[in-house]
Amino acid sequence: MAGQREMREKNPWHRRPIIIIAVLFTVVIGGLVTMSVMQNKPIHQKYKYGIVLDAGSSHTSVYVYQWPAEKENNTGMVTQKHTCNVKGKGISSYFRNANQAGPSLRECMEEAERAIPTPRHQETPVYLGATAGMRLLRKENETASGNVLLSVMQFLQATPFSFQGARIITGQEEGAYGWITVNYLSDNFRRAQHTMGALDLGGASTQITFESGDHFKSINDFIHFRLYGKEYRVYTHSFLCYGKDQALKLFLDRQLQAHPTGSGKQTLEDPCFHPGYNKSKSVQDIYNSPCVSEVQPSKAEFTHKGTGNWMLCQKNVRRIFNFSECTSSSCSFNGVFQPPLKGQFGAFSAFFFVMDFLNLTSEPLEVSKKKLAAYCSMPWDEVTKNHKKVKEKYLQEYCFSGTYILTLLEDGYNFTSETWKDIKFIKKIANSDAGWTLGYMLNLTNMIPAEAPDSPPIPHAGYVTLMVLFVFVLFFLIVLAYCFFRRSSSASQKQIV
Ligand SMILES: Nc1nc2c(ncn2[C@@H]2O[C@H](COP(=O)(O)OP(=O)(O)OP(=O)(O)O)[C@@H](O)[C@H]2O)c(=O)[nH]1
Ligand SMILES: [Ca+2]
Repeated sequence: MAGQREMREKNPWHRRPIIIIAVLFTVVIGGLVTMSVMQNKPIHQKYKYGIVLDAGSSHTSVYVYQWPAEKENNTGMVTQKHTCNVKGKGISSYFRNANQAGPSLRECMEEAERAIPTPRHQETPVYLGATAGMRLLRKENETASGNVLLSVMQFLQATPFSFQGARIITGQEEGAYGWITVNYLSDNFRRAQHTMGALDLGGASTQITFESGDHFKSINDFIHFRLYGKEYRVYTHSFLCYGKDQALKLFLDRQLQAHPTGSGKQTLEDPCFHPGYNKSKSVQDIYNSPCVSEVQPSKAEFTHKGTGNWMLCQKNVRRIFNFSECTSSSCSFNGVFQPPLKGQFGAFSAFFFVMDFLNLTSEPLEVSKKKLAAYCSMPWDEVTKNHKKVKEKYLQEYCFSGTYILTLLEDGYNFTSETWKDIKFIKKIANSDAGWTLGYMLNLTNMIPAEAPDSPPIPHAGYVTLMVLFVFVLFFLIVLAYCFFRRSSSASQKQIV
């Protein structure tokens, strides 16, 4: 009996404190392991990729996106990995030789192949969306637009990627996906109280899209979304022919019609072009679009002469809009219903290119008008001297384009001097271009869930705090156990002595 008790006293596992420490130790280790497993479910840092081709009216751009494979449904995870601008004009310009539309994409698609690791090629989806240039071509010549689409389809099918389709998207889709893009990139769906509106100015059409709380009766221009567990009621309208290039055609047409030619060559004195600007232009280049009137001047050419008078320029630009007709409670222009503007807006594509060139991205409306008036009156040779590196195609039009943008935003969409500050002229958000392509891909790959995805069991900060706490407790237990072992072993040594 005495021997047994002696054994128990010598063996520390028979002591209560040691048993408690051992149990606590096991619990803490178990806790640490469980939490780490739950928090960091198997993450193979494998990336997935997606390609979207934006076949715009003026040119085509290829966007390569990437995201961590395990975090598909987390907002803000998709980033723009690579972009490539296809050389030449938009795919609709191939209407006469449709079979060359597809091959025109070759260089950019080869760049995409290099940007994406080869083992991922096969699973990478490719989408092509065509916008207003193809909408106009379809209006004018459906066979030609069909042939162009067929050519790009055949070409993309032959790439190593997983081709998912090429189609002409609607103006509503273009507006809605642009809105999704800017709000996804700004992380507004999950973090912000309000979303941001989207203003897109292309070459052939322009879109305005914003969340409107008001409940209007069955109006076509409203779309419903349920994203991350929240309902959104979004107003969107696309104006075909009101992109920057088509608007210039409308503008030149109005002016040519207003001053019909006599017997000689027609000279158009244009207040939206710089004084000293003087070019002979083809009438056909204006009247080759279904946007302009069918009656065209009899002459093949006209002399385009700038006068640089901003007040007159704005007066003439206003003429391409119809502000008087409105059968709804409120309108933008051409009788199109628009609810009152609400919130902040991101204005991208040509809104940005033009306002950035003119240094007007952060000026109040009245200052912008003054600066633009001064810019328009600058002689053409001075403009070209000051901007030797800027393409002449763009340079000659900035006075018109700036005036068109101010008129569209103020008189068209009803922005005022007060609400002007709500417009943010942007090109990129979080290193990705603002535009409809990202929203289009997120939608087609189901990457924006209707309901909020499960978040980790503990928020990250809580997880880190708990881990630190566990480590402290563990350390304390080890020290405690060490002290206890030492005490009990010295006690038993004393007994032996
Ligand atoms: N100043 C300037 N203009 C540009 C630049 N890139 C494109 N543009 C012009 O800006 C306008 C709009 O360009 P995009 O947004 O690419 O238009 P798009 O997508 O081809 O046309 P849509 O089909 O109507 O959307 C067009 O008139 C282009 O020629 C640029 O870098 N600088
Ligand atoms: Ca566009």
